[in-house]
Amino acid sequence: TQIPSLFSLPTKTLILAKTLTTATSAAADTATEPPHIPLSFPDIQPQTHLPIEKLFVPPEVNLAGDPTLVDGARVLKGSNIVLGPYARDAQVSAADFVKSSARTEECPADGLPEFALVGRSNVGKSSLLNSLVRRKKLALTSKKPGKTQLINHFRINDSWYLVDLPGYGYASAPHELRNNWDQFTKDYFLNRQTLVSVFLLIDASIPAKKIDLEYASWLGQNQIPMTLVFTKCDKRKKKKNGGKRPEENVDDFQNLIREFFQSAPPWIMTSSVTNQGRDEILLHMAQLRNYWLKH
Ligand SMILES: Nc1nc2c(ncn2[C@@H]2O[C@H](COP(=O)(O)OP(=O)(O)OP(=O)(O)O)[C@@H](O)[C@H]2O)c(=O)[nH]1
Ligand SMILES: [Mg+2]
Repeated sequence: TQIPSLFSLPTKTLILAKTLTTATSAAADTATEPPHIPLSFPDIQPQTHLPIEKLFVPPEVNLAGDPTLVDGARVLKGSNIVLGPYARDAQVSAADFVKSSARTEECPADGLPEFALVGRSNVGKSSLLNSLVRRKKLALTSKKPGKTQLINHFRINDSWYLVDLPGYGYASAPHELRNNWDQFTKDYFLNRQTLVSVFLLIDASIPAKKIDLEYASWLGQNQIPMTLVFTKCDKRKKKKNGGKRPEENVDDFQNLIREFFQSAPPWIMTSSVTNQGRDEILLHMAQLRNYWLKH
């Protein structure tokens, strides 16, 4: 089921991939955007600056001796993620809030695969969820940290879940509340059987924070599959934020977490303001999900 080499069949491959990723049904939610917006063809761009050991290679993709790697033709834009044969049905046509749970045992029990959005308070978890499903207010957002307090399940296309979690590292939260956060989300990560991957959100407009490094390290140590999602990539560098561009902060973070991981975790740059990375995340989720369903 390998996607044919882009070298030998450039046009056919592009058409094939486009068919696979384009929705056939109308979008159920038209509150913010008109229906029938297909996923644009994934922006695959040359990433020759990323050596093979820094790429995230999904299962059943063998890059050894693959001529497409020479010009890096199958890496999703703004990421290190190689596009594999399972990247289909990525389009969101329906998104519904299902329930809020205070404990893992209360979460939906229908066995559908899910992805959890986690990260510091205010990093943009709920905003990213809204961007992915093209709704402005499905998940509630706020300028004030601490908006999301429970495990919130959103069902996508009646076949998988996006899970919005409360943020960690909310400085003004009482100590008790912080411990509580740790307990209940860590229990969720360790015991939720249907969790395909955690999406750890990191603010790319500021330098790396210790608490984010600790979190990435904890997930790595517990072998919980993780994707790093860099948020707020639309924000310009500011002196008070260390004066670095989002790309530089992204690079720094990779270097800081290298020792926690045997192989490079997948990472992707996003913005909920410009919707940068939206289609790419959906393709990444699709290939993780479709592989998970088959195994
Ligand atoms: N410039 C910019 N601002 C963003 C982006 N994503 C989120 N924000 C802003 O950051 C603030 C927090 O966003 P939320 O989505 O509520 O953050 P959260 O991670 O869900 O926060 P908690 O629920 O409190 O943990 C809001 O003011 C958003 O408008 C982004 O990509 N770019
Ligand atoms: Mg939130």
